[in-house]
Amino acid sequence: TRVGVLISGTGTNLQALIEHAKRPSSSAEIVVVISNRPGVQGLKRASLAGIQTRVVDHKLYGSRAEFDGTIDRVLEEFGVELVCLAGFMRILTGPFVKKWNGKLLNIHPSLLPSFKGVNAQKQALQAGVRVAGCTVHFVAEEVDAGAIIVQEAVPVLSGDTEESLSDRIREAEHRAFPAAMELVASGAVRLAEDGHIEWKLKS
Ligand SMILES: Nc1nc2ccc(CNc3ccc(C(=O)NCCCC(=O)O)cc3)cc2c(=O)[nH]1
Ligand SMILES: N[C@@H]1O[C@H](COP(=O)(O)O)[C@@H](O)[C@H]1O
Repeated sequence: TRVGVLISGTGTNLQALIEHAKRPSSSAEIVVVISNRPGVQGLKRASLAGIQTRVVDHKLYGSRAEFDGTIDRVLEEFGVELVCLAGFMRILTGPFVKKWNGKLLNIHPSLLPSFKGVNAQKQALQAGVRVAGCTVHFVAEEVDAGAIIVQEAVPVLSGDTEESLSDRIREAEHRAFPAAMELVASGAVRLAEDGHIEWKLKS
């Protein structure tokens, strides 16, 4: 399965996806990395891995529709079949999400549906939860509300700061995202018509 990865920054999740896709047993082949910001470390990671990169700078577009349309054209140019949002920080428009429905994955640093939106780790600390984690979900128009594919829990430890908790969650992300990408790329999991997750159970 030809995979496109959208990033906005560091790209540690991208790095985890790259390393997973390198395995001969993987069904995923990352064919392009698109960033909405120039010069970010994620672009260097892609180039080092021999993956083509494109920058689609949202500041250069008059509307979200035009920005998303350009992203879509790049994905089509590379024959992408599955899109992973890896630290991608722009909200995508309805038409784009509809077109890629069931082919668009996102990683969020909380156990959804708890703590949607930005600074999820901080929300968890402020809520005093003892278990936190990350979620990989299909992207729906409503932000952070799509069908859940994989989750991984991590403990919240006494003395945790937003940084120490984020680091622990990020290690879980680097396992959960490749696992979810593989499940969808291999056809083991798909998004059913009614919006629920469908597993192709081993016969
Ligand atoms: N329609 C749809 N699109 C998304 C785009 C990115 C992400 C990644 N997680 C994100 C979750 C939240 C945000 C956010 O609120 N950023 C501040 C506003 C930035 C902007 O103005 O664009 C960004 C990405 C998830 C979604 C999603 O669940 N649904
Ligand atoms: N989606 C969120 O974006 C952050 C940055 O990820 P990365 O750029 O290091 O992959 C991660 O915390 C992830 O949960």
